Amino acid sequence: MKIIQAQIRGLVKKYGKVVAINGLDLDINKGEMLSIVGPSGCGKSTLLSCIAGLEKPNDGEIAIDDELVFSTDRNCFKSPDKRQIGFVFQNYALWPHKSVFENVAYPLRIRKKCKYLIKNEVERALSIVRLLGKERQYPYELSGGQQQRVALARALIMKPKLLLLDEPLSNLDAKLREDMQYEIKRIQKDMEITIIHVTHDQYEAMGISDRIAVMNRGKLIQVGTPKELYEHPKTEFVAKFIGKTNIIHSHVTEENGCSKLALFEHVFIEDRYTTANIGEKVILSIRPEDISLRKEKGMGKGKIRRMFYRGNVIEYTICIENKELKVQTSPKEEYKIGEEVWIHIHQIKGVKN
Ligand SMILES: Nc1ncnc2c1ncn2[C@@H]1O[C@H](COP(=O)(O)OP(=O)(O)OP(=O)(O)O)[C@@H](O)[C@H]1O
Repeated sequence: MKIIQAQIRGLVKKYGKVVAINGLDLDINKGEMLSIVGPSGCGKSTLLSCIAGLEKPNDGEIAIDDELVFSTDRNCFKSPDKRQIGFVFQNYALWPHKSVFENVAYPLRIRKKCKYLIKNEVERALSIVRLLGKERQYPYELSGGQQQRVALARALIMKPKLLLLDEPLSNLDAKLREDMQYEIKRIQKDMEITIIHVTHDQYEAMGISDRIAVMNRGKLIQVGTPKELYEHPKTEFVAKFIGKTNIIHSHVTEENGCSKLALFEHVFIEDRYTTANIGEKVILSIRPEDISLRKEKGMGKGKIRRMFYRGNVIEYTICIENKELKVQTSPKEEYKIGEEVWIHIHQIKGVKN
């Protein structure tokens, strides 16, 4: 059974006339890694700041472990230090003049904990992030990934109920980023900690999240597992935002008593995908990997306009009836720019807006 760790209801945060969060409801499950994605300025960081207590919302309610930390109705606002929340932000903000030990120990020092407890807890936190032995080093002596792990250890030392990560990996190079994604996932599983993770990188979100929340203009558009969002996007926005796709505005027609979807003027496909009636308009999402190319007759004929060789796959842009279609194939099937090819569509998703 899922236990809810945090509950957000009707959250509104305004900065002057800018509505950064616009009536947002979200439940966060205990022990899950929830990633928040969305275009720049959609309110991701503001949402984290409101949960952490760094910003005071204008309306709504936030509860952590059934305890209200913010409520306009009940006039409640708990300061960040009363919320048992750890956070790690993009620019790790380690103290440059303090050693690794002192950086990690800092939250306990300001709470005047005894030195034996501090030593034990710092060792525990450093062992979780696999940095034991680096206690005496200074941030400038560490790699970007190691510095980020020190910041994680510092956030974990207070045994937070919730860990908030705001683009913690965006300063790291691609390889280090991937290593750190594994590390964060491992720590989350080992410690059974609940993490809310803001990222602009949808591939990162797909790789490490239990669920992803897609935001746009201060609102939550869809929440689901990476697979649910990829395979069953509820809106055109989600379909485009999570992975690459072809969005086709289509309608249902009839041929010999059978309902068909008109993909292009001369390309139709049996409608096994929507519940729409004849004549109704539908929006379809077709993933590039769900289209194949062939030389022999298929559903429709197009011409290769662009091609990107990516090693493991080839991405083509096909021009079909003056419209463009993105197709991804195995590198074994190579076509030349300008070549005529037949397309075959294997799978379509209907999108409701
Ligand atoms: N302190 C502030 N003062 C005024 N406006 C702000 C402030 N913080 C955020 N905003 C505005 O609120 C909106 C949401 O900003 P926020 O930083 O939460 O977006 P974001 O999704 O995290 O963006 P990004 O991905 O670019 O970091 C934006 O329009 C932003 O300009």
